[in-house]
Amino acid sequence: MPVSTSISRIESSADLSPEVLKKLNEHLSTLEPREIIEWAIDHLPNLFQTTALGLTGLVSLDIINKITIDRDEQHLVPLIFLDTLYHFDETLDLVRRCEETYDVKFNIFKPIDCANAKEFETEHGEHLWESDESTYDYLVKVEPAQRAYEGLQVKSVITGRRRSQKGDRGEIPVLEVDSTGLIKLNPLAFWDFKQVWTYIRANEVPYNGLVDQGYRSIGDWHSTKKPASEDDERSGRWSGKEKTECGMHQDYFKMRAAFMAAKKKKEQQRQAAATAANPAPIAVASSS
Ligand SMILES: Nc1ncnc2c1ncn2[C@@H]1O[C@H](COP(=O)(O)OS(=O)(=O)O)[C@@H](OP(=O)(O)O)[C@H]1O
Repeated sequence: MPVSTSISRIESSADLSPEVLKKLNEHLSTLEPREIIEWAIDHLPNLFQTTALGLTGLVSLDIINKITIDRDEQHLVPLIFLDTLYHFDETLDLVRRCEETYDVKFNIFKPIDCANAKEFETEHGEHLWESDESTYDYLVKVEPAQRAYEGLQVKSVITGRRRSQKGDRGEIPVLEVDSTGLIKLNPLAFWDFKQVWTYIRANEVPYNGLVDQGYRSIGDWHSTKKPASEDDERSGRWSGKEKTECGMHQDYFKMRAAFMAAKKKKEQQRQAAATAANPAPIAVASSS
């Protein structure tokens, strides 16, 4: 019997023991993205889609829209977009176009207490992505994502990661559970770029105008270039650096611990500098 029929509904990641997860992945990896997403809609708890409207996420969004229409429902999977405050204008324009095309409203989360880049820079300094990239990642992606998941009570999330994007993603399964217990579904895990692009064109899916200029994977404007080669679509992200991930798909607790340690160190340096600039007066013993 396929595992899909032996599991009625998953209540939380506690239902997904390593054995169950393994069997489910064996089954899910034989399915097409639409079948995987339909399975997820029917089986996973509190399912959302988190997307930067990369080409992969757009395929999932379009598939969800088609399932929604076929089932005569309201858009079946609510959306999360993390506005880092450093997106290209074309990306923000795509958010608006997708809202119109699919009659949906994104749940948008920004870095805490910052409405725009100016406020972010007043609070955290200029060019933080250069001076302290992991603090930057934590502030613009990791913390807002966690705030979104907690605030919206997200238990499962669809992501746009694929194996053919290489790096840490070379072996990602369709279904996984992260260190916080969040269930992650990667419905296009087994598709390559050509399959994604063919779907986008064939289904007239709206996409980021920068793709027509040669961009492939699109993140913040300050760290996104066109890829160096056609067969490494994410090579334009943080090019020249070792980094290949923004942190939101890495271990949350480790990211938070590193952020807290960096914050403490900065505070100690600030205090030491203040003391050096303003030494305490030396007490002089009185002779009377
Ligand atoms: N800003 C933002 N908001 C919401 N969700 C986001 C965001 N950035 C990344 N993601 C999620 O991660 C998927 C992979 O994104 P990328 O390949 O761009 O890499 S990275 O996460 O930025 O390192 C990405 O896939 P897509 O849906 O194709 O965009 C999302 O599932």
